[in-house]
Amino acid sequence: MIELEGLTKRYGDKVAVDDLTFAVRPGIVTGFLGPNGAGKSTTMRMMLGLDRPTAGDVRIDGEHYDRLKDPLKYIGALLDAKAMHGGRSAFNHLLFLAQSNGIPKSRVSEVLDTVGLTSVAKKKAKGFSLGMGQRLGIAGALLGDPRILMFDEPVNGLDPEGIHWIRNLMKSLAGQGRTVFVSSHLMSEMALTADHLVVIGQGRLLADTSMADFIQQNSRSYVRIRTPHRERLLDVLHEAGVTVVESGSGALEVDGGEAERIGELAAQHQIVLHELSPQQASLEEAFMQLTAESVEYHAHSDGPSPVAPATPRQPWGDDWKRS
Ligand SMILES: Nc1ncnc2c1ncn2[C@@H]1O[C@H](COP(=O)(O)OP(=O)(O)OP(=O)(O)O)[C@@H](O)[C@H]1O
Repeated sequence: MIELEGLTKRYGDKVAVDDLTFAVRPGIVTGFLGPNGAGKSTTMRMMLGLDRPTAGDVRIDGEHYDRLKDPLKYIGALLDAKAMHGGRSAFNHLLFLAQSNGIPKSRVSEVLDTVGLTSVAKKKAKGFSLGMGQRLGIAGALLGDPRILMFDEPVNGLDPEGIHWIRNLMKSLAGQGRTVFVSSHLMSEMALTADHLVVIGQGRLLADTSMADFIQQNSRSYVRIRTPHRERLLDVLHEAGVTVVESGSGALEVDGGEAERIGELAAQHQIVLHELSPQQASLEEAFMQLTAESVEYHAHSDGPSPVAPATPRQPWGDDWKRS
């Protein structure tokens, strides 16, 4: 268990982490999300005693990190895959970590095997690809067989097989009852991996909730309809008090989960439907929705926006009148 209580970090006038209070629980994968500059890395660094909080507290299984004896046996972390001595072989890098944390030498070969680096164990880390470096960093995190694992952007540089591997690794570590805390920018990947989400924006806590609740609370669920009898269907739905909006692609959309009712209304009036499908926005859309206010670094593009509808939505509700 990792517990944060009012954790705050200021750099001069800049509040990088602002009064964060949450707990990362064992037995599940907790995803840590936030836009660029939200304060994720600073938070993780404070969890590991690498940065000192301006205020507040963070405890690892009830203790401050710097009071843990042989900390790698309590918490293993991958923060920066490049933070290693490039002149050392993978084996010697891990051996150094093991010896300085009271971990038996036999664990080195075990974790190299777990991450699939046995065949390059004697090669110098500076010749490693980004993906191999990530695997070596993960081996270092696993070395002390800790109850808590923390990964900052672990799938960076991994190929699809590697991404699949780390997803399964994190799930199996959580399945063994360990605490797994992972940050990622890849929302689709997070949606497949995490059970619980902690979302921050501009250093502040925006959400601390299950994945399912997060998507449900922050995204729109609606029914998409396509019909060759558009005007008739609009009349019928309007009569029934159903509010319809037009999507950019020519389909109609009705907020909420009214698919059965719409289908029955269409059937009663013998209106052919080509599509009647309940839709739920993805984690990515839910995340964009929640963090829209707190994005610090915006890209500016002259080209068309890939998320904005091609034409503005037109509402048809109680006040809608056909021309
Ligand atoms: N040593 C530092 N001195 C001054 N400002 C810092 C320092 N470290 C971080 N910051 C600032 O604190 C804020 C949070 O940074 P942090 O790296 O924790 O964000 P992040 O969520 O990890 O971002 P990213 O997703 O881009 O890695 C940023 O505005 C950053 O510029």
